[in-house]
Amino acid sequence: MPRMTGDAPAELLRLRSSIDNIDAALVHLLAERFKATQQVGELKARSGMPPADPAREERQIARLRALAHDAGLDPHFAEKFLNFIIAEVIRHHEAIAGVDPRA
Ligand SMILES: O=C(O)C(=O)C[C@]1(C(=O)O)C=C[C@@H](O)C=C1
Repeated sequence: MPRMTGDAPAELLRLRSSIDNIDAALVHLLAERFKATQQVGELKARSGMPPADPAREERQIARLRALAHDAGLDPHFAEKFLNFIIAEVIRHHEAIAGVDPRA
């Protein structure tokens, strides 16, 4: 195991504190996003619209990949992350619309 030298523990604590703040922000941002998508799911169910909109997803992925590239984040990771979130949103939309996932 590598030895902790000098002020490494303090540096590690400082970095972890920053990571904890970022993780908290991510949770709050995701909660707000899911509040918005909940309303989209209700609107879609009321209007008889399908839960998924692949054309909209394509535009979101292209946009996020470009943003990720410019921000120095791996675009492939950004795409996987968005797809992961959207899959959960679609599951919620289907539940609101009363779609049987086994059907
Ligand atoms: O914008 C919509 O139509 C949504 O239902 C939201 C959302 C998303 O989470 O961004 C989810 C499912 C759709 O396939 C596309 C986008």
